[in-house]
Amino acid sequence: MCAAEGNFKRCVKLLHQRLQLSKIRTCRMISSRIAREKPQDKLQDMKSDAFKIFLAGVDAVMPKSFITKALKVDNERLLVQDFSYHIANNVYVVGFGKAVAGMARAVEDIIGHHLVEGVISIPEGTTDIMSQSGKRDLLPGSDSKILVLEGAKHNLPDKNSSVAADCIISLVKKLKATDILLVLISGGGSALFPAPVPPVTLDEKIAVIKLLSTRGATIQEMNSVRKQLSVVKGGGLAAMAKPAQVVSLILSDIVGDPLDLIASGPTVRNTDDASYPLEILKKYNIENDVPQSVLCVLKKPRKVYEEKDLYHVQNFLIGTNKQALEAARATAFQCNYHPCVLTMSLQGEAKVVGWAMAYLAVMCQELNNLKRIEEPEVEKLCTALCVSKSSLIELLTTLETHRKGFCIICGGETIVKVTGQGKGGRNQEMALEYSLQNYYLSNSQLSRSTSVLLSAGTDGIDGPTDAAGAFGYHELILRALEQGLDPGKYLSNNDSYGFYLKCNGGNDLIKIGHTGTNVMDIQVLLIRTIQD
Ligand SMILES: Nc1ncnc2c1ncn2[C@@H]1O[C@H](COP(=O)(O)OP(=O)(O)OP(=O)(O)O)[C@@H](O)[C@H]1O
Ligand SMILES: O=C(O)[C@H](O)CO
Repeated sequence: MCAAEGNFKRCVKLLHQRLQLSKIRTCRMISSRIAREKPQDKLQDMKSDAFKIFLAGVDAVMPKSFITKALKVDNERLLVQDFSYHIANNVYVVGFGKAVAGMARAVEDIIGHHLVEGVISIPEGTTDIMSQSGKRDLLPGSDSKILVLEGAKHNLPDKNSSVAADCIISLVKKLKATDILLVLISGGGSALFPAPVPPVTLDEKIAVIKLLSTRGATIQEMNSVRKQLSVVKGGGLAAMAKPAQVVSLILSDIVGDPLDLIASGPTVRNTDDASYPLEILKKYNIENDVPQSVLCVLKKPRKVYEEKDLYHVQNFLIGTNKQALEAARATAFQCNYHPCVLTMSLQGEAKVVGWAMAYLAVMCQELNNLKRIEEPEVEKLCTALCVSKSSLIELLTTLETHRKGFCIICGGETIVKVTGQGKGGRNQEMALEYSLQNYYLSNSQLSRSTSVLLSAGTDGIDGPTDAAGAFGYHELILRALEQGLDPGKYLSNNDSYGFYLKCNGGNDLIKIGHTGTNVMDIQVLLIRTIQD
């Protein structure tokens, strides 16, 4: 047994003893409090707190603040972090991604007359949504020099995003050595900037992406394949812009912020092994399902750009999920919870994470359950939540019970292996699985209504649905059963959206529309403490 495991066992034992001592007192306090509080009010309070905490996270990562911090104009110098460039009416802008409209607006406000021309590719419907929701400040101005093109419905490349890609390519190809090309990149950029390597057609490329996505490939794996199948990804765009100076401003939506993978790295060198994309197709057993043209291109990898080919490029990471989690944490504290950011690298299957979140909630909620925890379960829990045992111990031992409750915050992006015919997203699936597991695990009356999970995407869209995510909680299952709905059935058909639409009048779906930003997903787990 290693030292960490020994510590963990000691910690569980200590917590257990502490709990046994206070159990009778605590139970008395709980029953008197439960008698005073209406369970529905308590649940509603927790849901609105969770929503407020999530929104604070999203607000903190709106593009304007990142661009304003990263980009300054001082006389004839353009300053980006520690770099400085000569500007004199020589700036061009291109961009692709869910946050790019707001990024472009902030750029044009800062660059002013130095901006000559631009083209951005943004999700279909963005202009209408932003205009109708009073967010015109997230769009280029009415007399803008930036051409705004929309496409990639449901986050898949289409003819419109392909036209946008052609416009971007023709703009960058005409640039001179004295020009500066600002490239605005954010999540969703891969689908909004497609340019398949011939003879692969757009439809063939879409087929590969759909296959990989539904088999549960990670975004890192998908984008490694995309880099080889596109002439603009993996540094291709930057190479086309030569001899102009290329300055990329990147908002990360991938765990660990790998610049070469965000929107498939159009301005970043691809350092993957040439054989890697084929290994990925083999891993998901789809080599025989992908079009022949795709196999041909992957078997004969195209030119890889070396450092010397991209000397004219600087890539700047300007924003990440971390800023969102920090803001969420601060708001949780203001709402009188004891906040803890558990991880910003949450990955893995949405259902497994839903289980782990439920387990964690029950551990915190009914601490006497610690006696039931077996070592293999703890291992599983840590793996599912992407945390070490020591972080988990730290969390359990530092929870301050004098506040209204605990708020455990996570960031990251999970996956779903879609095998059913239903409609849903990874956040809704996680929240529903959470509810079901919480229902199974919390078999005592006391645990009812005392925890709520909110899981949602900062971009406002979860999978091919109009919801950003959903709430998960114990009572949801009771309500479903009352309504004659079988949550397990919906889950096995990957129909979390169908479930949430029907259950509780659709009130547990989080619908906020396109937010205009994108830094992965956020989970807010609220757990009421069991004392006054
Ligand atoms: N019926 C479903 N139930 C659950 N998840 C689904 C379902 N259909 C699709 N998904 C999941 O939705 C995800 C795609 O969602 P989305 O288009 O929002 O991608 P994204 O990763 O957020 O996009 P980006 O990273 O490009 O911004 C995939 O992980 C896919 O497995
Ligand atoms: O566009 C993409 O490739 C994903 O959002 C990851 O950045």
